[in-house]
Amino acid sequence: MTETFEFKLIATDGQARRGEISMPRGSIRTPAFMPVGTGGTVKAMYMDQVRGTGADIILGNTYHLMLRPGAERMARLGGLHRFAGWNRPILTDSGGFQVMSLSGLRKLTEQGVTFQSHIDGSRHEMSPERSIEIQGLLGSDIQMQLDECVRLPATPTEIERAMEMSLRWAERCRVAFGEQPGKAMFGIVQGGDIPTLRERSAHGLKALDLKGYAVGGLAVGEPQEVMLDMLDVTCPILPSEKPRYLMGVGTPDDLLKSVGRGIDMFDCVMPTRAGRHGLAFTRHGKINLKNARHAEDHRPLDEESSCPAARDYSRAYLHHLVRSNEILGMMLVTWNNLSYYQDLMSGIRASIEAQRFADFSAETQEMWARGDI
Ligand SMILES: CC1(C)O[C@@H]2[C@@H](CO[C@@]3(CNc4nc5cc6c(=O)[nH]c(N)nc6cc5[nH]4)OC(C)(C)O[C@@H]23)O1
Repeated sequence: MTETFEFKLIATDGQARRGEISMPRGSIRTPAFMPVGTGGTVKAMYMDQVRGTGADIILGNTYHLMLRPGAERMARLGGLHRFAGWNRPILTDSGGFQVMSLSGLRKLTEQGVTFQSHIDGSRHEMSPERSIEIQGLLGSDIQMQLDECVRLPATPTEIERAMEMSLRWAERCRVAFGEQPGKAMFGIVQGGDIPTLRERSAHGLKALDLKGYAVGGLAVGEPQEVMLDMLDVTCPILPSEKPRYLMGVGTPDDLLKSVGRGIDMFDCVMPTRAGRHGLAFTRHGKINLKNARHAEDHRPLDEESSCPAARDYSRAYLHHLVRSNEILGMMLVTWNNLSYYQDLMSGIRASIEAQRFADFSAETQEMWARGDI
């Protein structure tokens, strides 16, 4: 742990990078997967369980927490870490993306975004400066700039307008954030599926000399190859000595292929959301526990796993819980999924250090394909 925010590259293997972010609240082994804790909770998990799966950092959402319980109230309560019982780093998204995907009656201008709460219809304004202020009130360790992510498909003109405004907002966020040695503010690369706009966004953000760079505007329904193509364009421009965070991604296959293109950090609701719907991620691929074929299967999900949810319960029991819509079903499958995601990241990190990431990636994909489940 350090009093400052430091990223060190430990090893590289092709474009894949093994690194470590040191912050006052703890260090983050990269490539890292950040469990999503949108409203101050990683759904269906205790925070010490989340840590037990191997997570070094979790994600929170400005949009949700500013609406409920409120940013100033959170500050009065001592901040999100104390509120939620997670004392390690927290990254918070800035809210713009959630406004566009969740709220009603939105108005977006150069000044910022005005919107209606999806909870009670109350009206709110959020400027780049207010987003950074809210993230500060929450006590966030890694704060994201306010940006505009256009929904694809969109016209090049629309994508260019949003990308250029996001660049201007990045500068305003950098000024508002100021100098906070133990914390970081990341810029977000936009530009949709247009390489030249992605390049301009990446160069523009690089010129701001930020502590880290996110790739946004992806995982919004585009084909995987489009997402990967945009990484091939963007990552080589971003400074190699700063962390790169791909927002909202993804499946285990997305993670492997994005690490292979130079991404260091990920977040996705996939493991937790799928867990609540009885979809288990394992070394052998995905298992839909609702399927009747599991009804008398004595086997656990993975007897070699260190996670009790994967090792100590039969598929028959998990099938029963999921079919009966029992709360314990959501808890156990979520626990299994987050544990598998962290085991995958741990395997990725070790393979980069051993200079065998390509083999690990191929072996892992073969295991998924073989199924044998
Ligand atoms: C993959 C999966 C399972 O994740 C689900 C659902 C649909 O995609 C997700 C995840 N994708 C995603 N792309 C993002 C892009 C940005 C961005 O450009 N800027 C900022 N500030 N934050 C972002 C957050 C992002 N999350 O986005 C919502 C709509 C939050 O639900 C998530 O499919």
